Amino acid sequence: MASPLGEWVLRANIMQCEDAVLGRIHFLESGELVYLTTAGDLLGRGIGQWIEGIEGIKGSGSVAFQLDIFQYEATSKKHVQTEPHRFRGFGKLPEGKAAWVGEWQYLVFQQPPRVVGRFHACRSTPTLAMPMLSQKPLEELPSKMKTAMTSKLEKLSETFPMMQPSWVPHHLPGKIQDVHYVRNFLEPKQVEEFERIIEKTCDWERMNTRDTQEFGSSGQCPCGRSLIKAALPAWQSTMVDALCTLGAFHPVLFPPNSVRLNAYKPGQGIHPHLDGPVYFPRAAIVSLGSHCIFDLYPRTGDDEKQGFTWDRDKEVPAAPEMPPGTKPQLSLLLEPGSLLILSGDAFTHHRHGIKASEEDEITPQVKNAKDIGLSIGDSLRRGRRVSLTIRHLLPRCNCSPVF
Ligand SMILES: O=C(O)CCC(=O)C(=O)O
Ligand SMILES: [Fe+2]
Repeated sequence: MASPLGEWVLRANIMQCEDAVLGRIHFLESGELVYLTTAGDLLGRGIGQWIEGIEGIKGSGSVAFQLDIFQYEATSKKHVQTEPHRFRGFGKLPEGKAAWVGEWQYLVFQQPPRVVGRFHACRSTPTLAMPMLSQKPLEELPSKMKTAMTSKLEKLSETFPMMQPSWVPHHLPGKIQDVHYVRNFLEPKQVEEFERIIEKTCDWERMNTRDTQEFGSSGQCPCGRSLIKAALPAWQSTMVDALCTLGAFHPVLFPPNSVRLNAYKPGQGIHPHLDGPVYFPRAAIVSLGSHCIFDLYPRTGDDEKQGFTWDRDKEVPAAPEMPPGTKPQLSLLLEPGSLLILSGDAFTHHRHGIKASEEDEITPQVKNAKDIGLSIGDSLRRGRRVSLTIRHLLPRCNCSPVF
């Protein structure tokens, strides 16, 4: 019996784009699939499931697989895709060493699958020969088999993170998309424990606006385009793992590799900024110590001009000034032990910042004040606040093994 187990080289087109997907794909005995992009300047990976033809239905020897692929151009200065792309392949396994050719579908969230071309796969060799593109008519799978396999794959697929029901109550409705706030993400005891570890172990870089320390990377890799991965301290990786398990980050991405600690004295803050395309567009911010008011600003439309440079005066990533007098569009009171997640729109288009004040006043813009039992006009004195910003710093080359 032919079996897909083991490694193949896969290439698949999306409409006219011939090598939209090109890489090594591994069929595991567990029914899982792993894909690694090997196409020129593209970096990325994918995960998924595969199934064999269902017994008793015409069309045995068929295999169907589903892949969620996340990939981006290494040198691109634009934001990467915010969700992986989902594909499905259906095809009868070849005899011997012949190429495996089948139907290739693209699945847009909540839309019926669209056939966008074919996949071609051949057994992986040390020289990574590319599968030849065949123009021969495809041997279609019997429709009953395709329907049965489709419904089996659907049952196996997991919903994308943040769309799982457990996240819904934490979503903040409003004009700024993709903001989630979780009160008491950490228990007070855990907050204290983390504060204690930070006081004992942190080696802060003192800045005017705050103290800071970055974890997860060390020097530059040999080609100079990426940073070398460094292990996170155990207490941070526990937190990162918990966030991954809860679905705060998509499993197709490598686990978040960057943790930035910021410490603010009363009267300090962070200038409104965008974190920028050096990261995957998602940041999880865990707060310890004092509360603060965190502001999100209206889109300025010039976020494309945001690059990779650092503004030494403002001590944030460089960006054009906002029009004078721009007021926050949304403010949130961040409590100790809380988790804030900014993704998609909120991450890429809306600057965020914390005013340099010693006292915070509750204004009508503070969206979650009522949930916390505060009223408009109340004021709160700030103490020292420490935050952890957890993100994916994206590799920009293939020489550092950050994936
Ligand atoms: O301290 C915070 O809550 C925000 C930190 C931040 O925006 C950043 O590090 O980019
Ligand atoms: Fe930020």
